[in-house]
Amino acid sequence: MQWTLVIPLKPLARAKSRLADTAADGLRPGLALAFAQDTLAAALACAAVRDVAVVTDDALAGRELAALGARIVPDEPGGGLNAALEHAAAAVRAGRPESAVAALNADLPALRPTELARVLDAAAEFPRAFLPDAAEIGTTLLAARPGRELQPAFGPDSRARHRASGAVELRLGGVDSVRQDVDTGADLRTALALGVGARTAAMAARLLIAGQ
Ligand SMILES: Nc1nc2c(ncn2[C@@H]2O[C@H](COP(=O)(O)OP(=O)(O)OP(=O)(O)O)[C@@H](O)[C@H]2O)c(=O)[nH]1
Ligand SMILES: C=C(OP(=O)(O)O)C(=O)O
Repeated sequence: MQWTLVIPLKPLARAKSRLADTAADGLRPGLALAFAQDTLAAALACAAVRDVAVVTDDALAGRELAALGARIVPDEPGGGLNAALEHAAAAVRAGRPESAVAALNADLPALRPTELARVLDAAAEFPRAFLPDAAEIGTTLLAARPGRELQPAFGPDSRARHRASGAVELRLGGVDSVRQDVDTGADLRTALALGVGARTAAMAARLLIAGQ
């Protein structure tokens, strides 16, 4: 099965606030963009991915991510993450109603295409499925096969909320790169140890030079 991914990205100036201790205000928007670029580049290189839509109102991120090959969907609802994902999934299915759709976080800078393919292949076995984040509290991917609505419930405790919504929790080994979201400085160090994409590596070097 080939998937259309939907990646949400809030305005860069407000993104990654929990990294304030790790990256100063002047560098944090660039770091958030680098995460999204590396996530997108790996997603587009994945054999199970047909195409990627990024839902964002950030003009710079929209330009940069479109240049890598994403379709940009404006965040018209302006009602937060889940409203943005529902809107983007509807926009995808307005064009191709039989699309398999999966929401993927924008903060997976260590993402590896082969690991993402394993997760999407496993998700294809169920009407709706999700992958818990490395902390086992949140969610990094939520998938809906053709004919099923995404029903996103991202946010605090989204693992429990996705489970309660009837989505099947995927318990796969060897997919650390798909689970390693970066919310804190400790997460960033773990992602760097896994191996991040080129843009995040360059930004991490700038953080070091800046003494952060
Ligand atoms: N389009 C869109 N994306 C959003 C919105 N809120 C959050 N996101 C994205 O959804 C993902 C998870 O969001 P959050 O954890 O709330 O925010 P974050 O920027 O990752 O981190 P914090 O600021 O530290 O909470 C990130 O990829 C965000 O950019 C929204 O209102 N619209
Ligand atoms: C919004 C989520 O991600 P984060 O870890 O970035 O808060 C989530 O896990 O549902």
